[in-house]
Amino acid sequence: MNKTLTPRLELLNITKQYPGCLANDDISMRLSPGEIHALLGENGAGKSTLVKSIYGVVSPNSGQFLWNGKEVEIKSPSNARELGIGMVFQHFSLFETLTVSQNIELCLSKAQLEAIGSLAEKITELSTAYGLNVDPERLVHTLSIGERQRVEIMRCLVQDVKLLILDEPTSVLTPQEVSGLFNVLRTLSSQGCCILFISHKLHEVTEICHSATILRGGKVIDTCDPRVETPATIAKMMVGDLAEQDAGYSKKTGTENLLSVSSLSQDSSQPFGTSLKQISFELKKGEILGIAGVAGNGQDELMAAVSGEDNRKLKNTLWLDGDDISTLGAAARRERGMAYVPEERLGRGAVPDMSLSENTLLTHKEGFVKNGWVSWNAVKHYAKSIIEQYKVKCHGEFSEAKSLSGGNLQKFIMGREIGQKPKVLICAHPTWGVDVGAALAIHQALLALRDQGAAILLISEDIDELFLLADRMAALCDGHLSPVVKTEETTIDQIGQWMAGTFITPETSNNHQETAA
Ligand SMILES: Nc1ncnc2c1ncn2[C@@H]1O[C@H](COP(=O)(O)OP(=O)(O)OP(=O)(O)O)[C@@H](O)[C@H]1O
Repeated sequence: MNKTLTPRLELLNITKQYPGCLANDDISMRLSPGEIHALLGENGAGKSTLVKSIYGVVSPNSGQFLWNGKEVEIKSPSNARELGIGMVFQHFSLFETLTVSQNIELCLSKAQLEAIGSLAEKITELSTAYGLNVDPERLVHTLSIGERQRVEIMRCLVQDVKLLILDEPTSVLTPQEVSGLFNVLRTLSSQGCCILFISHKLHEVTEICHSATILRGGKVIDTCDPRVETPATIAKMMVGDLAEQDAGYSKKTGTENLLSVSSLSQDSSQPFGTSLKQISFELKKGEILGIAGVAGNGQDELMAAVSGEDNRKLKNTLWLDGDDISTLGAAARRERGMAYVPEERLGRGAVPDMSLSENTLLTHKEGFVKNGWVSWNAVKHYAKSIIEQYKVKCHGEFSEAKSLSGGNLQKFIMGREIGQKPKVLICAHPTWGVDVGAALAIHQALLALRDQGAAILLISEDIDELFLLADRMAALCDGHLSPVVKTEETTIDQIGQWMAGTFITPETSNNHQETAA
């Protein structure tokens, strides 16, 4: 990285105003060739808006972009790609039924394809050069999440990327995959590619980034060299002093069984989903049971089966407080004291076009509906209290869910479900995309709920968070559940290996029949 070179991209006074929200306020920034630059800030600080402007998805109201010193207009993603800007989003946009090569071909122009010649050969060549291990002939639905991410990176590489933007790239990867990704990024950087990296995981920023820009309230409030900072000093720049630090919470031993799952086997209802295979575990009162795993290994199916959202009836499979709930629907299970936070916040955790108050009523009737009448004042009061307690950045309880930044909506949904004081809370990825300050608040709320006697099933891809919060742990791989062990008696390495399926034997992999009613 050479800071004296003409910047690869220079942002001058970029401003983006949404109705009622100044998301980017006069932002200026320089990105040099070979630099790995972190874009940091609390939820709603304006990071996604800024990178979407750079990639031509959002058009700023004012400001300039200089590409290699020359002013350019970036009107669309194809415009951005022509310049050499590539972006890997959190949610991949690959067609499952096509091969890797076909997916990559779709985003190339005729001229680019002609220049490349054999695309499959080019992919194999780049795969070897960067250690990506991407096979051009594989169908995408057979790939793990980590492999799909590498296909997205490959899609940028074949277009000769000069600036690669990654939005929270590590939240879906195993620890081993994270180190593989970092090796690829280091190689790209050594060849002069500039990388812009959004992350809330500050230890990763100090490990891999050369520079960082910190946003707050849409403005640049600080810059730093992460190599000479610590995660704690960067957190302080982002959100001010954290009164308490997230460190070593005490582990608890649960008491009686609240939720029992016995030999749960079910085919996925999705074409490329994962079938559940003989899953059994006990979730106890006063404990957090963590389930690790890379996304796509049966987490969605497990959550849907336990919550009742998957309405195919089961038989003798699920017990809540000693009662068989296998044939009950989702609403009946909620009435018995279960609450859920699904991974997908927009669409399943919240209805995008509804206000936060209306979204509250969707999952929470107790105290709000009397004799068939909704007490809207009570609903609004509850939604407002969640907004205040979790510092949800929005205009108020009337804001539509879709107008909130990802992390702010996550805080609202977590608050809404924890506030119901459930007997059993099942939550997927509770702090996904949430900033350090809000993650601390959510962790403490989960621990307080556990200490009041709730049983919490925590499904997450964030292994550090699982080690921090879970009292017992297991891993899910290809629909199989590993043994459940006390967190204090296992290691990140062992759980990482279970996430890759080392506990699956030929007998367990063949021995499963559906437990349908
Ligand atoms: N389409 C929209 N309409 C209105 N306001 C919006 C829209 N998109 C984003 N905002 C607002 O702009 C601000 C910045 O949002 P942005 O998504 O850029 O934040 P962020 O830093 O990426 O947050 P997070 O870490 O939670 O993803 C937020 O206050 C958000 O509510």
